[in-house]
Amino acid sequence: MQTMKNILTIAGSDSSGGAGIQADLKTFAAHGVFGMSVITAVTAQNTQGVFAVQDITADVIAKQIEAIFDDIPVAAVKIGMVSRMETIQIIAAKLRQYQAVNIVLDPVMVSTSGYHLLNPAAQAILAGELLPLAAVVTPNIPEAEVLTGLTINNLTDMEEAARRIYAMGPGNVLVKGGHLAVDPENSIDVLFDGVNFHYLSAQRIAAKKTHGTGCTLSAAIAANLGKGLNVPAAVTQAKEYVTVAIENALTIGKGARPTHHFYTLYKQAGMI
Ligand SMILES: Nc1ncnc2c1ncn2[C@@H]1O[C@H](COP(=O)(O)OP(=O)(O)OP(=O)(O)O)[C@@H](O)[C@H]1O
Ligand SMILES: Cc1ncc(COP(=O)(O)O)c(N)n1
Repeated sequence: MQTMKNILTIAGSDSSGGAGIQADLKTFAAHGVFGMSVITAVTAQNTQGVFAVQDITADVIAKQIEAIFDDIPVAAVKIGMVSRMETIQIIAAKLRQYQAVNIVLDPVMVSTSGYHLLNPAAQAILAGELLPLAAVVTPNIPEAEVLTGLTINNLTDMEEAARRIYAMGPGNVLVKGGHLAVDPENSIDVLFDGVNFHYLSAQRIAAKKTHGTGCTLSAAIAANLGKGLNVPAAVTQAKEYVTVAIENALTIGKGARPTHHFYTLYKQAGMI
């Protein structure tokens, strides 16, 4: 019997379950991997906004990471909301100490609802400390603009941003095009491995605003890498997964719709 892979998310809690730790653990479950979590911050959040954030102390973040790595083999790590400088520094130090592999960094900065989930003063620390550890980094357009100082309006700009972010040390860069309607028909992401560009295109879903798409995508990439897929395959399959999750986004509140993590599984089981 094949053993299950253990995948860790280091991220913030979203009380409404659409993004952050909750989205990541649902994504892991849908991929048949064993999900584990290190909580960096607790947010009071729903489909309409973020109303409060309590950062977890660096010491308790370190203890959570130690508790996992001292006991359990970790096949991949997804990093999401990291809040502030102390949080970033302790995560980077601990991941280096344990020589963590298959790290997927979603450089979360501002929520869909417009709340700063990363202190802007910590943006440079995130780039300096976490980017070099990442096998894959997954900035959206505004995040790629912050990391590079570029203004991104088209695919050529996305490629240039990917090149510049690659030079900061990650193994691969995936610039996500959800925020850029270069092609109104398609949502195109650009993957750069340092040599070649791969273009991942999916039909653009013209639905009500969604949230948790970036969290879901990066968690799916981590799950796929942990299961042994190479980066292009892990990213391609994750893109297919998130597209179905967006197509079937749920209306649970008055604001942005969370992605449906289990649509294919529920369909196959005849539950929907
Ligand atoms: N309307 C859409 N239709 C199809 N795919 C989309 C759409 N919006 C986003 N995507 C895809 O979802 C994934 C996440 O991209 P996006 O640019 O939205 O990231 P993000 O801003 O980090 O997400 P979020 O902030 O919602 O967590 C990408 O693969 C992107 O192409
Ligand atoms: C805890 C947490 N992590 C990440 C996001 C980003 O997701 P989105 O941009 O879809 O709001 C979020 N809203 N909350």
